[in-house]
Amino acid sequence: MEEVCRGMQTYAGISVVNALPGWYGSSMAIDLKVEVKVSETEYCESQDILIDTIIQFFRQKYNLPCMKAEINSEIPPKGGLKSSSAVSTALIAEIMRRYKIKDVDPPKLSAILSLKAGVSYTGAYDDATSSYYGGVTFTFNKEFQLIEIKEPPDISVVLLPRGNRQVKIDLNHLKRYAGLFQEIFNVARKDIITGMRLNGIAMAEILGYDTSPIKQALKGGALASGISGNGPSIFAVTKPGDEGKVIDIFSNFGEVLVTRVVEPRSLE
Ligand SMILES: Nc1ncnc2c1ncn2[C@@H]1O[C@H](COP(=O)(O)OP(=O)(O)O)[C@@H](O)[C@H]1O
Ligand SMILES: O=C(O)C1=C[C@@H](OP(=O)(O)O)[C@@H](O)[C@H](O)C1
Repeated sequence: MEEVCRGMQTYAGISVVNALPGWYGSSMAIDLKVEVKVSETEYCESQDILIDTIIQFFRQKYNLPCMKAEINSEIPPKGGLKSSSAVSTALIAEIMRRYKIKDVDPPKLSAILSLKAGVSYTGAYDDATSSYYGGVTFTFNKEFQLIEIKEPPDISVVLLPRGNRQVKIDLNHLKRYAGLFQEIFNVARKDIITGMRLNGIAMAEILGYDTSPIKQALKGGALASGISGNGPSIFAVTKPGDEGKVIDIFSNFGEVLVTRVVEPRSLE
């Protein structure tokens, strides 16, 4: 039988705690995937700023040829569902696999190169670790420190997936809330759902998004609901089997997607 060669796969995520205000972040992997394959090319064509930055790093450090990345992504870009971290960790891991490179930490390099490419504010190490390892990760992005990876709660995830963020992110304004979000981070380490509920509502209000889908989902029985990342995607989580009411509510606002959380993977 012909062997199917799958590229490296990583995951989307929803925010437990946004790291922009206080550097401490937490993200929960969900079952929307990115798969990246890499092939050698004769000429180095420019693709996307993030892809180019990653390929350039490996070419310079390991003296590799020109490469082209084929990206299959189920995640809307620029939507708060961690597309950039999923793409960058998958591409880094795929290049490492192809060229048998061992001395790189994919989420950490993703954070460093996302900053260099200008697609991230803190490096999004929280998102990179959940994309790559699965589970619920807790990080201190300022020092690329992985504090903890937790098992996700037994929940279903209902999404209003939206891409192409239009709101302007004012980092200095967000930093005024550092103390609040560091406190939410402490809550989330003990109780993930309460943390994501507080973060999701607070981020929606601070960034000026319409909070009606969130409020209605919470009234309709969602355990938590809010803006993921910097938006505009909106999530709600429910007990498995309780999704129906929230799906009906979210359907009034756009196309709805239901997905699962992802367990941490063992990387031997
Ligand atoms: N399918 C894709 N193909 C190539 N690059 C992608 C893809 N999806 C996301 N990206 C990269 O990620 C960036 C979006 O990052 P960001 O605005 O942080 O979005 P998100 O909130 O989804 O992580 C894009 O500008 C692009 O560099
Ligand atoms: O750029 C960054 O450093 C981050 C962006 C946000 O995610 P999105 O890019 O998914 O909005 C945020 O939730 C994350 O904690 C850190």
